[in-house]
Amino acid sequence: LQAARAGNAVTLWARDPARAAAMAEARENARYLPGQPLSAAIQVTADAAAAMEGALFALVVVPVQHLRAAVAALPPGGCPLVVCAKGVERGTLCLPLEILEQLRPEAPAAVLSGPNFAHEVARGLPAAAVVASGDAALRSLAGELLGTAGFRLYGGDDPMGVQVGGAAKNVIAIAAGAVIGAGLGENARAALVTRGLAELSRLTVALGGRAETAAGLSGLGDLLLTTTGAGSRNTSLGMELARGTPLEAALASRAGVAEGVETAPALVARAAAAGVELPICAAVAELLAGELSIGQAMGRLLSRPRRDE
Ligand SMILES: NC(=O)C1=CN([C@@H]2O[C@H](COP(=O)(O)OP(=O)(O)OC[C@H]3O[C@@H](n4cnc5c(N)ncnc54)[C@H](O)[C@@H]3O)[C@@H](O)[C@H]2O)C=CC1
Ligand SMILES: O=C(CO)COP(=O)(O)O
Repeated sequence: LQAARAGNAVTLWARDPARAAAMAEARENARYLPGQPLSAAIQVTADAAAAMEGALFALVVVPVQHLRAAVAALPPGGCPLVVCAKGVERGTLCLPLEILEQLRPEAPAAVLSGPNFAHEVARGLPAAAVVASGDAALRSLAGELLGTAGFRLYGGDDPMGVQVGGAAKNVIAIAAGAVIGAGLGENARAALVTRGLAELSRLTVALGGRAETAAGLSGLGDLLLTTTGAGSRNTSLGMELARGTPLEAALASRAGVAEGVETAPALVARAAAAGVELPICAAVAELLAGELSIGQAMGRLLSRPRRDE
């Protein structure tokens, strides 16, 4: 919707032909963005090759655990990819651009991220994001074609920092939701989010990103939105868990993905491989695995040895 608003002819690819036909007919993505009409500039197809034909780039917006399959289904060659997914792939511990690099090493790629609830961007409410790539031409093209006055798109040359921010904030959001859901108060949430940001920054630097990126839109910005916004799926999942809903039931009752669930253990493992400890994210991973209660997690975080901030 934003790409069309910015004046582009857009083709939306959906892998399921029946859903693609239904969206083309109803001019609406009734399952994920109900009530938001698709503008006339948007065509819908289930044919990936047709969608990519002549495209300047493609936005890849599927959950990280399905990113490999989705990219593998694209025709070979083709246009540059701009990935919007936020997380770490389980098993391989890959970040999104690392998956793309494995599957399409020849294609330029970028990551687009920031504090952007989809339903607000769809409505054209003001927002800002960053598009980061080692390929200066691609990030400038993406900025030019997707940015509008109401969607302020910054360029960035630290795609690693941007990806770590997007992955870590979802895990920290589950913790923040759990703190609120358990009635531990807003002081506790602020402390947890701040220490979560310290984890996000440490991992960013350890993986070759920059600390300033962690303090930017894709790090602190998205952490702020996700941990305080009532609309966050990760935060609301944390709240449900704290109120006693079992993980399976909480996941079954929602339509969209909560990336932090699969990302938590993968992020912690990726950090451990880089020699970085992430106590909050590790507690979330154990909570999700049923190995720790919220009370135990808080007890453990609060009893860590005292040290300088
Ligand atoms: N929804 C939001 O507000 C935002 C989401 N994101 C990120 O974008 C990514 C996707 O999120 P959502 O769209 O919200 O998830 P969602 O769970 O609401 O929708 C996922 C979409 O991916 C499709 N999909 C799943 N597997 C696929 C495959 N193998 N091939 C093709 N399509 C496939 C599904 O059919 C569905 O349309 C996540 O990493 C999320 O963190 C980023 C910013 C904002
Ligand atoms: O990434 C997002 C906002 O920037 C969406 O957050 P949730 O997936 O937690 O809803």
